[in-house]
Amino acid sequence: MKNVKNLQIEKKPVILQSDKLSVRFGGFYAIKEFDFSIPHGELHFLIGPNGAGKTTFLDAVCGKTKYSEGTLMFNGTTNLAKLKEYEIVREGIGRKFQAPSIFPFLTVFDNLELAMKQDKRVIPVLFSRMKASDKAKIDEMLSLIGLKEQKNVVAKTLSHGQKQWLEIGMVMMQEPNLLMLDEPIAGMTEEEEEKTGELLLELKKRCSIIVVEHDMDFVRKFAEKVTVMHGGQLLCDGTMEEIQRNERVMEVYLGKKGEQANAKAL
Ligand SMILES: Nc1ncnc2c1ncn2[C@@H]1O[C@H](COP(=O)(O)OP(=O)(O)OP(=O)(O)O)[C@@H](O)[C@H]1O
Repeated sequence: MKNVKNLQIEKKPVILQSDKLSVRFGGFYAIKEFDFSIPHGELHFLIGPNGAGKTTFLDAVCGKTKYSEGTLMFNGTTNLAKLKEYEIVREGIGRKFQAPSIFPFLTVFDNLELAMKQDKRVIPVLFSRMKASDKAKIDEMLSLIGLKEQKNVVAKTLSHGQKQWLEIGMVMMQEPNLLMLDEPIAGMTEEEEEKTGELLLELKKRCSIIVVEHDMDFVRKFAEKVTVMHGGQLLCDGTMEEIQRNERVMEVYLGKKGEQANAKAL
C-alpha cells in the first residue's frame, strides 16, 4: 500500500487573504464581498475589464483606500485594517504604481541606495559611509534587474523599460514579502516585456507577487494563477487553462461568444 502522506499535496501558507472585502465610494461599491488569497511565492495575476475593481483592491491592500466591510489578513495574523500606509510597507507589502517614481537626477545605484535606507532624506544618505554588505546588496539587485552596466548612469537617461525595472528594484530593496505591480509592461517593447516576465519569475523566488495586467499574451505566458474580477466581484480564479475554459469569463470578460475573435485572445 502506498504511503498516503506522500500523496498529499503540500500546501504553502497563505500570505494575503481577503474575505468578503467591500470598498465603497459613497453609495457605490467598487469592490463587493471579494474573496482572494495568495500563498507564499506565487506569481498571481489579477485581470478583468476596465472598472472591475483591480486597482481599488491593490489600494485597499496597501492602505491607500480604506475598506468598508470584510477582512484583509496578511501573514495569517496581521489585520491590515488596523495599519497606516507606512506600517503596511513595514509589514512587508511593497507596491509599484504604473508611472515610475524614481529620482531622475540620481544614478541608478543611488536610487537603489535611497530605497534601501529608512532615512529618506537625500543628503544624509548620500554622504553617510556605506557598509560593504549594503553595497553588495545593491550590486546583487543591479544584476537581478539587469542594470549592472547602467549602475552609474543618471536615471532620467534610462529607457522606459529600464526605469520600470529600476523602480521594481527599489521596491525590492525593502525586501517585501508581497510585491504588487500595476500594469508593469505598459508602454514596453516586446523585448522589454519578455525581460520583465523573466524578472517576475526570478522575483517570485523571494516574495509573492500580485500583478494587475490587461495584456493577455503576457498573462498567458507568465501567470501561475489568475483571478478574474468583474463589477467589483470575484468572477473566478484558477490556472490560466481553467480561466480559458470558464464560460462566464468568456461571456462577461471577453464579450459574447462569437465576438471573442475581436477581443484580445485569452
Ligand atoms: N476614488 C474613487 N471615487 C469614486 N469611484 C471610484 C474611485 N476609485 C475608483 N472608483 C470607481 O471604482 C470602480 C473600480 O475602479 P478601479 O480603478 O479599481 O478599476 P480597475 O479594474 O482597476 O480598472 P482599470 O483596468 O480601468 O484600471 C470604477 O467604477 C471606478 O470609477
